[in-house]
Amino acid sequence: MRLRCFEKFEIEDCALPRDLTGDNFKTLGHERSGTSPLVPSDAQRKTIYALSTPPGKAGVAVIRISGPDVLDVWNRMVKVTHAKQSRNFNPNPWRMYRCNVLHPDNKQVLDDGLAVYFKAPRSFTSEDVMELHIHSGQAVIAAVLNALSLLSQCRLAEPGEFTRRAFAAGSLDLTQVEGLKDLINSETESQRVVALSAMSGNLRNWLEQLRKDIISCLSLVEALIDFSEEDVEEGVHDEARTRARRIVASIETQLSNFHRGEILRSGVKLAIFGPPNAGKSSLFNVLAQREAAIVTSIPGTTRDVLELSLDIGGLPVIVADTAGLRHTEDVVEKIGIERATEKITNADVALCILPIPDVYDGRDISMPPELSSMISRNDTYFLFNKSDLLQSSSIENLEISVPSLNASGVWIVSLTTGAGISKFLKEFGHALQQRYGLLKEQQGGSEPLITHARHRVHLENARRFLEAFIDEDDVVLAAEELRYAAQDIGKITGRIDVEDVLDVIFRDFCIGK
Ligand SMILES: Nc1nc2c(ncn2[C@@H]2O[C@H](COP(=O)(O)OP(=O)(O)OP(=O)(O)O)[C@@H](O)[C@H]2O)c(=O)[nH]1
Ligand SMILES: [Mg+2]
Repeated sequence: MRLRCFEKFEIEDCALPRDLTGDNFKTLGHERSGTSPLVPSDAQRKTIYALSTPPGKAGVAVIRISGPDVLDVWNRMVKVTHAKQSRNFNPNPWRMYRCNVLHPDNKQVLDDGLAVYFKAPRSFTSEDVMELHIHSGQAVIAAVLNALSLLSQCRLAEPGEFTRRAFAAGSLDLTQVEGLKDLINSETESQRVVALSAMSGNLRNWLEQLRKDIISCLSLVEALIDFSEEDVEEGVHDEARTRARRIVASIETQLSNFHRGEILRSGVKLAIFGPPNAGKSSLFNVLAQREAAIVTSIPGTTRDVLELSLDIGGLPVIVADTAGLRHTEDVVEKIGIERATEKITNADVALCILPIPDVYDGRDISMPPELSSMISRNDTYFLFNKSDLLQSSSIENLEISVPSLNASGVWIVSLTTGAGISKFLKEFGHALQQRYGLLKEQQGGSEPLITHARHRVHLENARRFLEAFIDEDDVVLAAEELRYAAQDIGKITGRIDVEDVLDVIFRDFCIGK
């Protein structure tokens, strides 16, 4: 009961309650060294600390400390080498100091390292921040973290709390927070490039402009509401509608770019398909660089869909191996083919593997009928396999016939001998890079990219409200639609009403970020 009461109590604002002073508090068993016998609650300890690098043996570990008591922490734990230790050393901000890191109470040297002070608001969190660069060894890290825990004004940071403070201070918006999280989690070149673009504020700037444009439309309509029609210039409502149409067009361009940002971030879904025995699983294994799928000479070997994530040309690609498509009465194979069909239909890109001896008679290519409905001109690439079973003169003829397929890309390979594989991998990677504009992004493309489903949902809502505004003749109702549209844009950046999504976004951060 006492403890609960204490948690609510703010040291700065109130006088001490009598029963919480000195000895009384010790009876609660929360003894702690430091200047005060009181143990502040977590809410009172505004200065947070955490290890910001992965724990383990390495050259350097960085411990980050942020909050109003950073200079206090500095003076109790940092002894700058070659500087006269005065009681209050004032570090120059943004400058690295060689130092001894000390135990705050007994002044024992815990490590020899570096310290830097970032003065508010020019720091990651916009608060005073300091970093201790110490040796990354388990005992060193433990000693310094333990020392920090003894300081009554400090507490261990929650996961993502440094970033959350940066967001609360307004130095990052939600799209930048998501970009930062994606950057830390990025595994491929495309993920890095897209995350960096979001983090640098490309999407935020575009959304802010969109919101300003909606508000300027709203101000026109408000003028119509506030003043009578006669006092406002003619055609104001039409002007607002014209501007709203321009905003809708801009949102539509962004929404219709084949989910480019989302795909660059989360992966291209690639389905390998074709008739049985074409070499689909053999290709899957080549891509996986291991025996991930069973390969036999029996047609219909693969039944279920197999998937793996790969880096192809810097893009994250989720590759699916599927059952061969053919007419069958076998119940199990039929289910496999249904699953394959679903996978191919939902894929971003499909790679059709054709066994040359079965589909090419030396003059014409004949496509198995089961495949025709799965082939789309834009999304399908072709791989003719088993070139080793063909005379070289026939291969040349096949190369001549290939353009008749009118496909996005066609290659001739032998998965058994390896002929043509490296050319295929290089060119296919390049084709995907071009398709999803990775090359443009790498060259510093500043086009905003929506990278999360959350962005798409709010943009679609905003578009709907704007369209409703355009169709609405009653100015009071029309203004309301514009307000909703602006609100949805604000929800993407976190300007308004997003408490419910904050926890979801910050939850996946590690401690120390
Ligand atoms: N000669 C030759 N045989 C190949 C080549 N690629 C694959 N094969 C053989 O073709 C047979 C079928 O290969 P898979 O990779 O299992 O074919 P699949 O398309 O996955 O077949 P299903 O799972 O039955 O649909 C195996 O015996 C492979 O060794 C090639 O380039 N040349
Ligand atoms: Mg197979």
